[in-house]
Amino acid sequence: MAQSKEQRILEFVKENAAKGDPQSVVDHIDKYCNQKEWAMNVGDEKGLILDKVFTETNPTTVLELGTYCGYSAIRMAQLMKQGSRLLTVESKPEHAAVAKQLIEFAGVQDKVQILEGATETIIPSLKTKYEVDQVDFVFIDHFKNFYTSDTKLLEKCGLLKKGSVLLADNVVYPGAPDFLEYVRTSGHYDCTNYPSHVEYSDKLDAMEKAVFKGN
Ligand SMILES: O=c1[nH]cnc2c(O)cc(-c3ccc(F)cc3)cc12
Ligand SMILES: [Mg+2]
Repeated sequence: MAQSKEQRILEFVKENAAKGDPQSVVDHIDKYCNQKEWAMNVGDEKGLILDKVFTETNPTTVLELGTYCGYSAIRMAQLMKQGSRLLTVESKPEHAAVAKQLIEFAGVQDKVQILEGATETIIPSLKTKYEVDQVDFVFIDHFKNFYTSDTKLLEKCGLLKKGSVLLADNVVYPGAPDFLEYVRTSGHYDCTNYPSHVEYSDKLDAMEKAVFKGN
């Protein structure tokens, strides 16, 4: 079986990054994707926006929709306080498998739990199966066509509380126009746009922060 791009990223990190050092893992994924092969990690430029918004929120319970290789999960885990936890949802088993190994290599496996499956199936099970009460921070970075329906599902399942922060990647490119329309006009969110660029590229992109105002 030919090696996948994600397996090549994993191999580069294992051979070059410092084991147990999350920032070294993040830096080496960026190095590989800047120099060798583009991949859809949030990247270093948007990663700094993620870090800033995450730190401002200082969350205890974090949900990520779209793990991919685990780059943003590792970025967030290194900023998380003791006793906090990150649940990250990935629909592709081959991506989850690579993410698991990168998360373990980075040494953040105690804070991060990878949930394999579809978001629309997993979100409704978070309270019962994963003992989640409510989420403080949600990083939305999966399929743009699911941003809005998954946001509405989070509301419906009672997983958001007043002040819960949604941060969505790629709202300009590939684009999530219906999500922007929903969070900006529903009356349930205070929104902030953070212009940036597509990872490892000069294409324009942006992230959108949407703070839930409560029911
Ligand atoms: O599909 C995506 N999921 C999550 N994040 C993405 C992301 O950050 C970038 C892109 C992407 C960007 C440029 C391009 F030419 C083709 C795909 C896709 C996803
Ligand atoms: Mg993205």
